[in-house]
Amino acid sequence: MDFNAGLMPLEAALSQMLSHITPLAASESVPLVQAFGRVTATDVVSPLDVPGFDNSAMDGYAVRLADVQSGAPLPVAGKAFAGQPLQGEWPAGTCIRIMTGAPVPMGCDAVVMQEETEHTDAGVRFTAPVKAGQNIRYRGEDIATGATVFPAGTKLSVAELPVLASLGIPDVNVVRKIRVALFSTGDELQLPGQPLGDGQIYDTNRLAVHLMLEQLGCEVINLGIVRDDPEQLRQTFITADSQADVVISSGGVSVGEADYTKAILEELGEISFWKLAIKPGKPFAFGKLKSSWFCGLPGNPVSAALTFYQLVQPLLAALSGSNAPVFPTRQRVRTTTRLKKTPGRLDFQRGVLSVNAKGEPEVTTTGHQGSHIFSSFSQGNCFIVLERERGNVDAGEWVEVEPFNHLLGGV
Ligand SMILES: Nc1nc2c(c(=O)[nH]1)N[C@H]1C(S)=C(S)[C@@H](COP(=O)(O)OP(=O)(O)OC[C@H]3O[C@@H](n4cnc5c(N)ncnc54)[C@H](O)[C@@H]3O)O[C@H]1N2
Ligand code: MOO
Ligand SMILES: [Mg+2]
Repeated sequence: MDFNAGLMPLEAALSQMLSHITPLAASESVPLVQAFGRVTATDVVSPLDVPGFDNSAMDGYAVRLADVQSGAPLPVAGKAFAGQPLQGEWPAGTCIRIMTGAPVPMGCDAVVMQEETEHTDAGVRFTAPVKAGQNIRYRGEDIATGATVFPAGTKLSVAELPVLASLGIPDVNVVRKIRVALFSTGDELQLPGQPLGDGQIYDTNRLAVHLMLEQLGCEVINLGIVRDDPEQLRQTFITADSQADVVISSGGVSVGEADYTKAILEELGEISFWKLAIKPGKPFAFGKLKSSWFCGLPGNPVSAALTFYQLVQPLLAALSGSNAPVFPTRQRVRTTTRLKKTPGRLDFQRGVLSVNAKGEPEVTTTGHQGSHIFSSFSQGNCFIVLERERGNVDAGEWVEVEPFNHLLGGV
């Protein structure tokens, strides 16, 4: 019997999920320093030209081309500093001592860097040919007044926020933070710091998901550990639904006798899809509660983190309205080691991507790929993505790899 026959491919699950999602409508204006990682809710339009005035790119001398072309040394008629423009007249047949960032004086055609000049009794002599416009940074050449600097949907990082500062913009309108309620389920779960009872294990998933949510700039409502008790689970889902835009649970989503998550989700809401053709992470439930979206992550820690990463992360990006790519570009490299693979599901194995002595990229497995081996994330730096129908892979074969993004410590 083929247990994998009815499983939904990842791409189909993702597109079904994203087809439901529209970005959160609410936005707020926040100071730039608090806008890191947030997404613009509206286009940002420039109130200024940048640069705001023609200015010098070098320490040197501002000249008129006609004066330089005579070849005669030019006396210095004045000085211009950044923040202190030239005062007074600039007579024909003279030059102006100018510093980097100073406004160029009216009529200036070029700035000559001081290394290309000599001082003579008659004034400054120019030792290299002078071209029109050299070393002048022109008003508006970076950004013009009224231009769209960043469209709505731009994720704001160190690449964007200083641009807004350079435009004198103190606050930016961003999509409000996504509220995500989170809990783990399982009678076996214990908090780190507490002694373990018979058959108990420590709760790994809640911290993994909490940290990834924080990195994504979400407001996290951490509801703790919920026992494998249908009534407690029902109440927790109802509370979570009333507080959050997205509800994330881990565990109890498979077919065991203490796996109540799916049944309760069906009772309180509507499941859009359940079993996926990916490994790990087959039992993953997505759907709608009364007012929030829910994602039921599988209990196995690698499966929980992987499904969060591959499915919930794009969902949250779509809700935030972000138009930034979520995952680094995949690349094809050779595997140095044999990879065990059963046909039927798309595998996300963990590997170490490196460059060999010949300068070629290659990947090596992190070893045991069980869905309980969470340390494979810290040992690896990429997913080795193996096609659904592929079987075992021999050393030397080509495989596709996807470097971890920042959520898993990637660069
Ligand atoms: N008969 C079948 N059994 C299972 C199937 C299946 O298709 N048929 N799928 C397997 C796969 S694949 C996965 S993944 C798991 C998913 O199980 P659940 O989502 O129901 O999760 P649990 O049963 O509650 O736990 C599974 C496993 O993970 C440990 N766990 C749970 N929560 C945490 C946590 N917060 N931190 C650390 N570890 C956790 C739990 O102790 C179990 O060992 O089902 C398979 N079974
Ligand atoms: O999908 Mo399960 O997540 O293989 O362990
Ligand atoms: Mg189970």
